[in-house]
Parts: sequence; structure tokens; C-alpha cells
Amino acid sequence: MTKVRVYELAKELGISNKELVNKLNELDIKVGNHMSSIEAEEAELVKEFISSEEEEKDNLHEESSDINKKKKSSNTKPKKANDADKKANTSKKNYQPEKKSGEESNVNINVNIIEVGNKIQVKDLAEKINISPNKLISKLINFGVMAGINQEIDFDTASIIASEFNYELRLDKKTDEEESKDKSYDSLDFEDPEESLQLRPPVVTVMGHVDHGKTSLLDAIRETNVTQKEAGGITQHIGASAVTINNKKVVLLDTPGHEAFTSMRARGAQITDIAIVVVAADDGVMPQTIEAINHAKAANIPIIVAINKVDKSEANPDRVKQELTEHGLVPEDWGGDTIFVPVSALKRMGIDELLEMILLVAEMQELKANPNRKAMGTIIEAKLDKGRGPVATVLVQKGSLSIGDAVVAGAAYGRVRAMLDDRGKRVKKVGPSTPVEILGLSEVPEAGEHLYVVEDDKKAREVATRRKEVIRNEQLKVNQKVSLEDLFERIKQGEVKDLNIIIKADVKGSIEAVKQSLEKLSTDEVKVNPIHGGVGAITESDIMLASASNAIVIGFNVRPTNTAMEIANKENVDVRTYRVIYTAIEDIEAAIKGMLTPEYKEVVLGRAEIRATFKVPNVGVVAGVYVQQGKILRNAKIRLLRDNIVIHEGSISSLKRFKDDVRELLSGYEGGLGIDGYNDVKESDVIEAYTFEEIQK
Ligand SMILES: Nc1nc2c(ncn2[C@@H]2O[C@H](COP(=O)(O)OP(=O)(O)OP(=O)(O)O)[C@@H](O)[C@H]2O)c(=O)[nH]1
Repeated sequence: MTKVRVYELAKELGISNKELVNKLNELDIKVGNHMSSIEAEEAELVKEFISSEEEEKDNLHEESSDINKKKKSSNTKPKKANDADKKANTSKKNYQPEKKSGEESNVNINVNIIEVGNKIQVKDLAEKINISPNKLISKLINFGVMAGINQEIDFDTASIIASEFNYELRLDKKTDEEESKDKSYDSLDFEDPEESLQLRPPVVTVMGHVDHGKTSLLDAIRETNVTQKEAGGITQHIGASAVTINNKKVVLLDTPGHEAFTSMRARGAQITDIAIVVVAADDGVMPQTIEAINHAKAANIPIIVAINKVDKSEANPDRVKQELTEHGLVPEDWGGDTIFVPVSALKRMGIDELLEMILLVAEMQELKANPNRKAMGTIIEAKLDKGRGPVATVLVQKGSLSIGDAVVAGAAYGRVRAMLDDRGKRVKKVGPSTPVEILGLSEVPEAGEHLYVVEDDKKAREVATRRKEVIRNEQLKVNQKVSLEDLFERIKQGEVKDLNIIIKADVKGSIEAVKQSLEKLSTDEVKVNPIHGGVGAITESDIMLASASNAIVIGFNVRPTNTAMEIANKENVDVRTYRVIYTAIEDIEAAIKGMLTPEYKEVVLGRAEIRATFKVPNVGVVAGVYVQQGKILRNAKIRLLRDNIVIHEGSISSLKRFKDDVRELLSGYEGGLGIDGYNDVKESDVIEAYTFEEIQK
């Protein structure tokens, strides 16, 4: 009997290999991938099935507004599929009209009417029309709708499917509203009417290069603003604190640095209104200053520059201004719109001015919230306290939180048993922009989770249970981050309008060159946005920024650090490294146009650190290595990294364990390694072994 390759059939049908493989599996024709082959007869069946599906879609299109008509069309429609079905003994269940057992076959006589909202979750619909969710999902696939069990489908799609099972759906506006309020955790956060809004204090994060004085500045702000009465009280560390100037409050997040800021953002929580970027006047703009600026810009929040250490004799505030101008922050006195405040955290100089500027920027932003509603906030920190149980610091963002409120935060729920402010004082009720420590939760919530007040305990428990499901789904959603592979598809679907890119390189010159070439790749459909560039290894902070901003990371002659690599895997951030600028530009251009056809992908096998070097006569230099992770294979390709910068790429000339030649060296073992035609190895260099794997399509 003749056989047909899947990829040939896909080509003939004008659909992707993946689509065809899915279709075949739906029809119970088991295939592994596009290289598998199927019987010619099966191929015929698939062809007929697909053409009948298309016909079906056309019908639905024409008649989509009329439910009754739809019912008719879907009852007559699968005829062709039935014919096809007869030809091969494949599963019939996928495309035969379903009849509820014990019911009349003439659907028009016995139609069940159900009221549903504008949208309905797949599993709810399945329950309502009395079929298994899996059956419903495969039915949806037949209709060209890819939806998971927890996903929502619209009313039209739902009613078409339901009609096949003798159910008629009617739109019920009330159910719709109630459902969306009940079902979705995030819909607990409703919009407040304009007239209910009142000004609220700004929430500030301090960022800047290491040792430029972030912590000192936070301390200075707090100390200069503690009133006499409060001075005796011990300032609690709860993750955030509030200070008052001219009777106005400013909230400071305790953990300085853009890493903390961005990891919050990566978890979907944007709590900062204003970023203070600290630059030491004696040191000027440094790499982490630029990172901080780009992290704040990516989050779209205003920046105030605090030029710190102006007490020092070598302080040169003008140089700081000059340097920052190059990064788009132009001081007001130079015609720009960025506020610069000279301060000395050490000598407590300029602190009040800085706070006044914060209030000014806050005022311009018109930060408002409705204090008279059920509270909504974000968890800043949380821990398990031996005596007190789960303890969480929440920044109340909307509404007012009171003792006794039933709350839910992620999978945690409970009643607020006690509340403490940042001075350790017990409080009963707090409004927007207030950090408080709360007791009474069922478990320790994740930082970054939203907290909502709900009617009662029962409701809190219910929402928390559902939230657990959502969290699980969100973890799956991580997969939906942008990558070059599916970029074209995502642009076509309108899901990606900005391609955010982070560029890391071994030399500064490359960054600017790449940035300019990349910007030129923008099309009408997609804007290519280099959001950050820096010299050196790809770090954890780069990956978090990419994750928070849905960006891809490209590196030139640099590699990710071990932690960065782990986090990139976890967060599903696409990291691409190149030796030459040209290939990177070519890749991204191809991805935008949908022409990227990689057949192989690089897989890192492991990394080994060089602990010693030996000169071996007639051989060259051999490195004594210790495998830190993964394994080193004798026939793998390797890179020599120094501070995660690629010094050399090549292959292994010898791999030994003690005196013996070995084919591999595993994690935790030591051995000797020679690099083919290369001797310039140093202690603490890292050998990265990698290989290429064929991509399964
Ligand atoms: N002369 C002078 N020294 C300062 C000033 N502010 C901070 N310093 C000093 O600078 C050093 C670093 O200050 P930190 O506040 O620890 O800096 P940081 O940015 O928080 O540092 P990391 O947390 O390590 O990133 C300390 O030795 C401070 O005493 C200032 O205004 N003037």
C-alpha cells in the first residue's frame, strides 16, 4: 500500500505541519511528527475532512448572527465528514453530530434552552450541555477554535457548539455580569467612578549604581522626617514606610534597586509611581545607573535624579547632568523636563527639597484612588512567623482595609486579625497608599500577588481556590512570552506590536550599532524597540527586565551567567547569542517577516571552571577543570568564557580523567581538557560545552 509523508500532505493542503499533525491525531491517526507517514487512504480521508471543515466554516460565517439558522446548518453540515468517515475506520466521534441519549433525534422538537453570559468557560459550557470537557475541546478544534478547559469562548461559538448537542443558548446579560464578577479574580478590581477618586500619596522606589547611596538616602529621608513623637518608636522593617512633609505623605519602598523593582513588575505588580535614580556626584553615571533608568522607562514611570554625595570635594554635579543628558534625561535648567536634586545623604542636605520634588511630580501625575470601597492592594513581603503565623505586608492601593475584613491574596485567604503600620503601631483602618503588616491569612502569599477584600470568609476561600487554578494557568502562560520562533505568527495575530529587545555586548561600540540597525527593522505591523543595552554578561537583572517587558535578549560575544540561564529557562525568556552583528540583524529581520527557518537549535551541555593550567610538551596548554553543571562531551563544541565574555570558540582536542581519555566528564568531577589549537587559557575561565539539536517541527 502506498504511503504519504505528513509534510508532503501538509504542503499539498497548504497548512502547517503542526496543524496537520494535530488534525491527524484528532482523527485518531497516530503520527509523531512531520516525517511520519500515513496510508494513502488515510490521506484521502484527511483531505476530505479538511475540505468539509472549510465548507463548514464558510457556512457558519454566513449565518453567524442567527442562532436558529445556525442550528440547522450545523445539523446538516457534517455530512461530508460522515462520508469520509465511512472510508476509513477512524474515530467517528470527532465530527458526528451528537445526540443526547434518550432524546428525540429531531432536534427541533426537544431543544434545551440555557441562559449564559457573553462569554463562558469551556468547562462550564461542557457541564451545562452535559458532555465531557475533552469532547467539547475536540469539537472546538473541529471548528478551528483552540481553547483549553479554563479558557473562555464567546457566546456565538458556544451557541454553535451547543446547538450540535441539542441545546440552545440565550444571552443573559445579568448572568454575564454576575459571572464575570464572581469568576475572575482580577475583576474584583473594578474601575472607580471619577467623582469617587481622591488624591493619594505617591509610592517611591530608590534605584542607582552600587554604592551611590541608595540605602543612605532612604535612611536620610526617614530620619529627617520622623517627628519627635515618633522618634522614640522603633521603625519596623515591613517592606515599605511612610514619611510626612508639609502634611503630605510619601511612601518609600524599603528594598532599593531596580532588580527588586523589576522582579515585582515581572510578577505583574506595578506599585511604584516615581523612581528616584541616585547618582554619586563623585563617580558619575555608571552601568547600573543606566540599567535603573531603562528599567524605570520600561515601566513608564517618571524619574527624579538625586545627585548624591555633593558634600564631597570631588563632587561634580554638572558632569552627572551632562552624562545623563546622553541618556535622555535633560535637566530643567538645561531646557529639559527631568528634575535633578543635589543631595547629601550623609550630611542630610537637600532631603526636604527632594521630597518636595517628589510631591510635585506626584501632583502632576494626579495620583488618585477611591478610599471608600473594598480595599485592593499588593503583597510586598510575606513570611511565616513562628508565633504569629503567616505575616504579610500589603500596600493598600485602593479603598480602605479594616480589621475583620475578609481578604484573599493569591491562594491565601482569611480575615484580617490585626494590622500594624510601619512604626509597629496597631491600626484599625487604613486608606490608599498605606503599607501595613497584616495577620490572619491561611498561608504565606507570594510577593507581588494582589490582595482583595471580599464579602465574607466563604467567598474569600472560594476565590482563593479559583485563584490557585489561575496561578497554574499563568504558569502555563509563561510560555506565551515572545520568541523569535513564533514572532511572525504573533505579529499576524496582532498580539505583538512592539518587539522589545535587550542588547548585551562585550564592547560598547556594538550596542549603539545594533540599536540603530534594529530600529530600522520596524515595519507598519511591529515596532522594534531596543529597551536596554549594556556591556558585559547577560545577568539575572537583564532576564527579569525581559520577562517584565516581554522582551528578547540578544548578546554579542557574551553569555548568560549561570543564574541568568536558569531564570531564562524558568521565565521562558528567549536569549540569543551571536558572534557577529550581521547574523543577529538577519535573524530578527527574518523572524519579523516569518522567514526564520532554523533547523537546528543550540543546546548548552554544561560548564566547567578552569582550576589550573599545565604546559605539556608537544601538546600545548591543558586545563585542569571542574565541571560545575551539566557535562562536557569530548566531541562537543566549546566556548571559552572570561567573565562570561566569549574569548574563543572551537573544539576539544583532549579530555581526560586522571590518565585516561574519556568521552565525557560529568558534573562534580575534575579532569584535564585541551582546546584544539588554543593555549591562552587562564585560571577561573569557564569552558562552556554545547551542541546543536535538530528542531522537531
Ligand atoms: N560623602 C558621602 N558619602 C555618602 C553619601 N551617601 C552615601 N555615602 C557613602 O557611600 C557608601 C555607599 O552608600 P550606601 O547607601 O550603602 O549605597 P547603596 O547604593 O545603598 O549601596 P548598595 O546597597 O551596596 O548598592 C557608604 O559608605 C556611605 O556612607 C553622601 O551623601 N556623602
